[in-house]
Amino acid sequence: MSVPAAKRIDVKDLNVYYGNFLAVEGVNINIEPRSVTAFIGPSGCGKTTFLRTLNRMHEVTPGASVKGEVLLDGEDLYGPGVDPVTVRTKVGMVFQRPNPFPTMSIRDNVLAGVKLNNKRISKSEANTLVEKSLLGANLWNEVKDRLDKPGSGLSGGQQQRLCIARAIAVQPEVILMDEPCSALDPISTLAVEDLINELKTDFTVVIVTHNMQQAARVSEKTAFFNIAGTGKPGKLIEYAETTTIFNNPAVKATEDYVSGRFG
Ligand SMILES: Nc1ncnc2c1ncn2[C@@H]1O[C@H](COP(=O)(O)OP(=O)(O)OP(=O)(O)O)[C@@H](O)[C@H]1O
Repeated sequence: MSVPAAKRIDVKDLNVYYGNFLAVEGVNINIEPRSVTAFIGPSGCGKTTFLRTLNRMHEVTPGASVKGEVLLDGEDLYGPGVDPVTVRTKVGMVFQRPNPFPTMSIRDNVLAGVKLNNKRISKSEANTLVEKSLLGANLWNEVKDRLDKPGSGLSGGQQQRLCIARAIAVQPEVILMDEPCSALDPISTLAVEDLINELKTDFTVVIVTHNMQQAARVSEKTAFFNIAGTGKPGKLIEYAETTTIFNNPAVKATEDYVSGRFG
C-alpha cells in the first residue's frame, strides 16, 4: 500500500459558529506534517469544534459554519467547488468511542471507509489492504485468525485500533483524533498511544485530549485553548513545543491549566 504524503495544515483567522453563536474565534495555527499535535484546554473551550473544522465534519451539525481558511498543503478546504466528502478521505477522523459497525466482520470494518468512497478493489487488493491497515494499527497479530468474526467481539481497545485501521485504509494524509482513549482502560490506552507515535511516520496527526500526561507522551507540539466565560468564544491561547507548554509556558493561563489550577 503506497502511503500518500502527510500534509501540513495552515489555519488562518478561523471563526466557528453554531447558528449565531461564535464558538471559536480567530484561530491561527500551523501544523507540521509527520508530527503529532495535541489540543488541550478546559471543557467547552472549543477543542472538538475546532478539530471538526479540519475535515469539515462540523458541517454534519445543522447551522454550523466557519469563516476563515484551512489550508492543506496550501489548498483551502473551504475553497469554491471543494467537496467535503473528498476532504474527509484526505483528512480522516477517529472518535471518542470506538464505533466499529457491530455486525460487520473485522475485515469488512477495515474496508468500510474504502467501500463508502465507492472504490472498487479486487479481492487480493482488499486482502492486502486489510493486512497492511491492521498491521499499521498494531492489531494484525491479535485478529489475523478471526477476520470474519464481528468487530463487536473485540475489546474496547482493540475496537479503537480497528477504527484506526479503518481510518488508515482510506489512505488519508491527516488523521484527527477526538479523545481517542477516553473510553479505554490504561493498558489499551498505552497501546493506542504507542500506535499514535508510530502513525506520525506516515501521517499528520492531531489529537484532542483531556489527559495532560497523554499530550506530553505523544505530541511534539501542543495548542492550549481557553474561554473567558460561559457564552464567550474559545480561543487559541498558546501554541508551542509540548515541552515548552508544560515546563515553560509564556502565558499565565496556560501555566495555571497545565499545573492543574483550573479546568
Ligand atoms: N452542536 C452544537 N450546537 C450548539 N453549540 C455547540 C454544539 N457543539 C458544541 N457547542 C458549543 O460550542 C462550544 C465548544 O464546545 P466543544 O465541544 O467544541 O468544546 P470542547 O473544548 O471540545 O469541550 P469538551 O472538552 O467538554 O469536549 C461550547 O460552548 C458548546 O456548548
